[in-house]
Amino acid sequence: QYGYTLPGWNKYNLTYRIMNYTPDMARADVDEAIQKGLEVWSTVTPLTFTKISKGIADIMIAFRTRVHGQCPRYFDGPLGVLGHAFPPGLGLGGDTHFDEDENWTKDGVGFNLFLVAAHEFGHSLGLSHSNDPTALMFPNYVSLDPSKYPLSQDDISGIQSIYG
Ligand SMILES: O=C1CC=C(NS(=O)(=O)c2ccc(-c3ccccc3)cc2)CC1=O
Ligand SMILES: [Ca+2]
Ligand SMILES: [Zn+2]
Repeated sequence: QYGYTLPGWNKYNLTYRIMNYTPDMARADVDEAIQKGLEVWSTVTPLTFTKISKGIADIMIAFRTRVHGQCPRYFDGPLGVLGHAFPPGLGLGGDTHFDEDENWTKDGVGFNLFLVAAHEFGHSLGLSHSNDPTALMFPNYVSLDPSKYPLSQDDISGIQSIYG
């Protein structure tokens, strides 16, 4: 269940922009992992996501390390925290950062970017952590089979309580 759901976006059509790419993966694989990570949520809500390549998007996505830019949260080198995302809102709201010190992959080795992205985008849309161990919003990384549908009923009821 959810402690409390943050207020969601006040619009359904959101934009996203990938600011930089990890050298661990092919660009096309990063684009696909991000797009699929967003699709996980758009399939169960009226939300739509449009990729833009310049200007300010609602969800600005970047690979960063340690202390980075104006971000109030830092990364910790390899392992530990893999990414962070900010709840809906202006400016930093919705933005998602991935720790570049991790080994990002599209398969089971290292950390699966699609799975971590889907989890972080849950935060970008207003979800907090779930204590359901089968939930995508569970606080600990579980290497789910990325081909299997990663959302649990808990995730679906959580997101639909915001964007029903
Ligand atoms: O707000 C926070 C604070 C700490 C986090 N830890 S993490 O980056 O190591 C992380 C943990 C679990 C996941 C995850 C959980 C379930 C399925 C897939 C990924 C993703 C990232 C993740 C996060 O979103
Ligand atoms: Ca880390
Ligand atoms: Zn950050």
